[in-house]
Amino acid sequence: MAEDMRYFSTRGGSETLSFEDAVLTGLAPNGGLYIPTHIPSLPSDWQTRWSSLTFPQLSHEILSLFVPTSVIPSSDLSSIINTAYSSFRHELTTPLRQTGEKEWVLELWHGPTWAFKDVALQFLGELFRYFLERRNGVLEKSGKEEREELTVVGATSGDTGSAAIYGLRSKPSITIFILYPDGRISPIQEAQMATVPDENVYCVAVQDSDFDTCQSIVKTLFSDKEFNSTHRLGAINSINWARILAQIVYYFSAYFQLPAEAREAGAKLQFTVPTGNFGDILAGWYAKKLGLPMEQLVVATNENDILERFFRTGRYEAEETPSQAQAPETAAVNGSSDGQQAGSAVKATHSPAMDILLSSNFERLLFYLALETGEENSGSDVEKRGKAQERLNGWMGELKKNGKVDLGSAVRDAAARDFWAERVSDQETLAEIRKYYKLEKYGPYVVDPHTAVGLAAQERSVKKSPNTYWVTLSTAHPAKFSSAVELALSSDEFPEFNFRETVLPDQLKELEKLEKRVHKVRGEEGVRELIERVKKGEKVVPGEGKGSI
Ligand SMILES: Cc1ncc(COP(=O)(O)O)c(C=O)c1O
Ligand SMILES: N[C@@H](CCOP(=O)(O)O)C(=O)O
Repeated sequence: MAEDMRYFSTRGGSETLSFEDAVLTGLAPNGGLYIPTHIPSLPSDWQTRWSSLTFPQLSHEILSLFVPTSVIPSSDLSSIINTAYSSFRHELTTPLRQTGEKEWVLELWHGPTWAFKDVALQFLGELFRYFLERRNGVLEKSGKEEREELTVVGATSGDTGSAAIYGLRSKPSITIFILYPDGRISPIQEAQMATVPDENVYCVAVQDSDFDTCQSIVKTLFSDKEFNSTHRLGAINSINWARILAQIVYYFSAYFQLPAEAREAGAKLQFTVPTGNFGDILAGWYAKKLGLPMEQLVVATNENDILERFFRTGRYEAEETPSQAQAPETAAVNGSSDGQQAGSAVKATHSPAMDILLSSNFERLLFYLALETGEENSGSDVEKRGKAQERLNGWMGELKKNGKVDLGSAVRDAAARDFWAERVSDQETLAEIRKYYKLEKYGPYVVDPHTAVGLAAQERSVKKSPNTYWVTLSTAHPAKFSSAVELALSSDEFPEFNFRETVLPDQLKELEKLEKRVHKVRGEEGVRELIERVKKGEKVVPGEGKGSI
């Protein structure tokens, strides 16, 4: 069924790529994101046939809908998946935990770095290894000297970075550079990345930046044809289609773990997703389009609320964040070739991994909205696609020029059929952490601030849509965000609460003892120079580099 599946760029061009090329290319040369040529159909008996599969087996079924066997033979795909999930601590990989009569939390953080990113990045790491080994094997057999190498460059607000590093450390033919905004990720997140001693790993703290700046530097480097082809860049962010694909699986896994009454309620099921770069929730949207019964997906944002404002107004604009005026730590982001960042200003919140305004994957949804709401929607599929790409290009151009784009009510209404959005303040986030700690029947339960944003949004949504079954995605373990959790729970109200004793796993305590290696650089130039020096074979000592401090 997947044999004819190819991938094309949201921003145009009639060219389509194989799954392998889409994964290895990451971001399309025209700045677009790769999406599948069609949404496949589920087998007619999926609800019975898949119901008792393990997570890796389920993953194999779903991924096979998108990955032709001519690209990865079925048994190879199984080995990739099995290796990827062998490092998870829970036998269900992503278990559901009940938190109310009709409410559950989907715990996505049982992988090596204690965040949901492991689900996709353990898989992507194995995928890179598989493709490179195969390509280099062919080169070797044909007696050629050269070898293919990948220079992975990624941006993180804390979680993607460590998950990518754990997925790629010591993998042959791969060097990995992870950019993060200095001082704006949690100490544990930084320690998880910077204590990894493998020689192919470079942690890059970008001075005076925010996540949007780091993401924009990554996209600029990918769009620089010469730099990209010289270094053969690879993407680990959710701009890479494989990230989204791997995340679709846990929506199905959650569905099969629900009691029969909730599954039978079918469309009365809702997923709430703490949202930043829009990757996690977009995977849920693909699950819905594939046919997983659900009503809507709830976009839960923190005070960086560009998405919530879009779902209210139809306008997509970074500049008018109301919180911007009060934010002491906002950082102006200068425009670069990507175009999504003009005028961005990101507020530092208690859920820092979601301190993002310009969400990469929103572009993927916008393509489908352009397709659905286009005025002149006649012609072949390829012609319709071309018109949607053109429309999307217009929107992205306007965003680049003005820092905002009014997508209009037709687009907003089409989006609102599948999503609604809630903005959750820092105060509400802390209150939610306290509330779940005090849960009687299903608690106590210590949740991380990102999960708390999701739960607060879910609570409001329950009022709007009663008689619904709710699953909120729990995206990180609370140990990764000590400052918010301690702020919420270290009080006279909870004298027994002790973060170190009750929340912090031994594995994370160990990090304190290890040496950290961080390269501090300033701006895009600093990043370029570091990559160039390393790739030339120079031994760059942490802390060194142009613009380094
Ligand atoms: C803990 C946590 N929760 C939620 C998110 C938001 O997910 P997404 O960027 O896929 O919307 C992130 C970062 O992406 C995260 O690290
Ligand atoms: N919250 C993320 C931001 C990067 O998002 P990605 O899903 O596109 O990799 C992080 O923790 O780094």
